[in-house]
Amino acid sequence: MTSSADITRLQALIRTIPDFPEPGIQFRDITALLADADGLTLALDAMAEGLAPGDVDAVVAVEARGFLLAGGLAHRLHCGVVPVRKPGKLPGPTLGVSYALEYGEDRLEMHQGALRPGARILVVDDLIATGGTALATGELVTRAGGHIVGFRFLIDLPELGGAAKLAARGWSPRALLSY
Ligand SMILES: O=P(O)(O)OC[C@H]1O[C@H](OP(=O)(O)OP(=O)(O)O)[C@H](O)[C@@H]1O
Ligand SMILES: Nc1ncnc2[nH]cnc12
Repeated sequence: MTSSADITRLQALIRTIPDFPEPGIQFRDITALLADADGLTLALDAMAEGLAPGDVDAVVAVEARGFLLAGGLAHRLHCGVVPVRKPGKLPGPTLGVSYALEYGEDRLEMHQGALRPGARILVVDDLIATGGTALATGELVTRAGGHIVGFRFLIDLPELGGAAKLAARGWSPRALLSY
């Protein structure tokens, strides 16, 4: 069970960089947490909490920072990882969805046939802000025939409303830290 001391340790490993990548954005940088063996283990254990091997058929991970957490989570849950990538990166035929970011616009793609019909999917990313990325990923998973078990994030920026949008779709988001 994650304690408030654990949360404080994780918070201490996250830097806030003002005005990156654009003026007005408070960028939550997780690189020091990723580089810290105990911090990374703590974060992954906490993100996997409430799930056990056998509960999930695949972790769907969002490029790029989601990839850094997905392997560790999938290892804990004894399942594989399916990547959701920026346009033009996947070599086979893809499904694609366009979406808005806190800064800018992007598109996400997943390989056609990457999910077995009815597969139980955990979606993983480092952070949810406006929810555009997560909603687009949920849409991809649904179009690919998957069933979303939940969304796990390290960080939620609740003022930007993304987690509320996921909850409104019935997609139960969970994050370790809020800013
Ligand atoms: O909730 P949203 O407003 O959609 O924002 C959250 C997304 O933004 C960041 O990714 P980014 O697109 O910056 O890409 P990166 O992981 O490649 O740095 C973050 O890792 C999430 O994927
Ligand atoms: N404020 C933020 N910090 C880090 N990553 C982000 N992705 C979207 N908004 C972000």
